[in-house]
Amino acid sequence: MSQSAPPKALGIFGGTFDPIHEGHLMLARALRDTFALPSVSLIPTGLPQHRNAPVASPQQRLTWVRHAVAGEPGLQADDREVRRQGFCYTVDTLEELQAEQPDTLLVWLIGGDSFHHLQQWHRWTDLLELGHMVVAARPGYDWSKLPEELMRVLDTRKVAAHPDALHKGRISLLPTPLMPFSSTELRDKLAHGADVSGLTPVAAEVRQSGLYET
Ligand SMILES: Nc1ncnc2c1ncn2[C@@H]1O[C@H](COP(=O)(O)OP(=O)(O)OP(=O)(O)O)[C@@H](O)[C@H]1O
Ligand SMILES: O=C(O)c1ccc[n+]([C@@H]2O[C@H](COP(=O)([O-])O)[C@@H](O)[C@H]2O)c1
Repeated sequence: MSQSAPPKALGIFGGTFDPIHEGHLMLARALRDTFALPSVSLIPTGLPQHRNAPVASPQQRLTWVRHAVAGEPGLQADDREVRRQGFCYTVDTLEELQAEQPDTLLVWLIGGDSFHHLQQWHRWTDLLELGHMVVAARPGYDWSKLPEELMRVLDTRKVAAHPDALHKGRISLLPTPLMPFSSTELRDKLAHGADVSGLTPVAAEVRQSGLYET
């Protein structure tokens, strides 16, 4: 972390984390290091409106995230969405965080596949104004398929992935190698009794839970 950061900036990485995998951790570290962020909060979603109910409970997914980031400098788990009643929307989370920390710039990360569907997100245009958005490329995701409006959003808001470029309303692409990990693949492997060590930092706990066995 050699670059200097603006006085106050907080990294945010929301996900279902059903379960958390090595790709999530690599992304969180890359967000921290690329933008010289003192801390990055991983926020497991409670009840997602946009997808089927996760297999593991919110509390279980939070526990795994906590264990996965233990000992990782600057990475922490945030339980606010797990505690929330009703559906979890990112716009609510960012507004809540901004109200708690008015002087902090929120630097929030999503994968390219999530970005592709941004127009379906709750109050998505407001969301763009709430912080600096960072988008990570993902294996299998083809940028040329991005909806036209989102292409325009990217064109008009895109800045370098650098601490000095951090600014509300801007977007950067995270300069990381493609990371071939997904929770879907993990769940499939666990269902078939395959070895998942190396794919998730909490392999033993996840296997012991028996939650993904069929
Ligand atoms: N390997 C990856 N590369 C880039 N982005 C990723 C990767 N894995 C997850 N993400 C992003 O991280 C966020 C949280 O992802 P999530 O917890 O849903 O994991 P997932 O692997 O996509 O899970 P699932 O397979 O169950 O959909 C999303 O914005 C997603 O796009
Ligand atoms: O706010 C929304 O409408 C919204 C719609 C889709 C996804 N999200 C958030 O995006 C993050 C990644 O979602 P997922 O399904 O890929 O784990 C997670 O924090 C979700 O709560 C948020």
